[in-house]
Amino acid sequence: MYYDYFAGGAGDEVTLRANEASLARLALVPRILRGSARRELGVTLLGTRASMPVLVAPTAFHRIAAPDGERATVRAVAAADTIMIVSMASTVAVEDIAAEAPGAKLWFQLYIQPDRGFTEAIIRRAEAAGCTALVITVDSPALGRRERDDRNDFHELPDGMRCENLRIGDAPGDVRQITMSPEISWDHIAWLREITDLPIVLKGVLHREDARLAAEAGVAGLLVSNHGGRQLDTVPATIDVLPEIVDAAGGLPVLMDGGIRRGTDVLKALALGASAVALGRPVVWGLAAEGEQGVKGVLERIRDEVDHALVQCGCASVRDLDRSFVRCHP
Ligand SMILES: Cc1cc2nc3c(=O)[nH]c(=O)nc-3n(C[C@H](O)[C@H](O)[C@H](O)COP(=O)(O)O)c2cc1C
Ligand SMILES: CC(C)CC(=O)C(=O)O
Repeated sequence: MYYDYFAGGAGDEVTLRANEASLARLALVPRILRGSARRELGVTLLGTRASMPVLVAPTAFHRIAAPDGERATVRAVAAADTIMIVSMASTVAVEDIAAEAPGAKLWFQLYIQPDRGFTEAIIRRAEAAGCTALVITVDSPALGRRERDDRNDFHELPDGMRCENLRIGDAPGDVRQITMSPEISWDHIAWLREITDLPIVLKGVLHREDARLAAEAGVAGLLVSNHGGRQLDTVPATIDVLPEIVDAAGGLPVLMDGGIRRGTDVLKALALGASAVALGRPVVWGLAAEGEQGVKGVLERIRDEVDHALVQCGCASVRDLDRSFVRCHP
């Protein structure tokens, strides 16, 4: 049941498969004889420095994967010196995640709730815990139809686990408290900009017109995402829409997630204009297999792969990549 929750997608899982398949269809075209002994992998995103262009995507319920849950994840992410986007649906409170690894670089993912007071209270907790950006998930006006979860009847957390960030006032921290609301609109983004100084990233942008509107709305960045194929099935693979979103985003930093498994995938996304990418399931698998060490292993392996792929492409920096490094082969 838990494996299916982590692994699964919506509907026939067409989009889930497409994310990896579309990356695999792209070829990298390396350059030669560009003599450089060292590589620079670091990037600065919305004022936060990360030691590599690979972030940890927000994924819910880490205590289902490993006893320490998000505490183990954050220790590994801090050791790797990259950014953890904490899920609003984490099973360890954002304050406790921050306290576990002082100096960890945290962003906070939010599903805007119809109750603005409740939403604001969650944001205040994230701010006070030291999160430096808000990642607003905008691809969920309704929860995706996940047939594996329906078959398994997985709709609540095991005993003893809660959505700790939702325990505000007398709210119990129950999964069912999270409302995926079709009423959320650009007005809510304008409201968020009034109530917080944190930079806002919109997560789940797939349509180029929305990238243009987002730039107009004054957000700080975009995350091209189809929620790992878990929301609307048959939407495009993220790598396939990335270039047009970058073109429409008016210079905003554009991040991407979905199907990134190897250093070569990271290079393809960067070459097509992403400032960085994020990993969802690979982090969960590392956590489930070996806790903190497992997440460290995933992050260090992909760092090494990015470095190696850069060498092989004749690049001294992630900034040296451009669209000429990628070809589509059918
Ligand atoms: C088990 C699981 C839980 C997730 N939980 C959240 C979440 O709480 N909030 C959110 O915005 N996205 C969530 N996502 C989506 C991820 O942030 C990300 O978009 C996706 O996993 C990236 O694709 P990948 O798994 O192929 O790397 C979740 C994904 C998975 C697999
Ligand atoms: C349903 C949420 C609590 C988590 C989520 O976004 C996901 O499972 O994809």
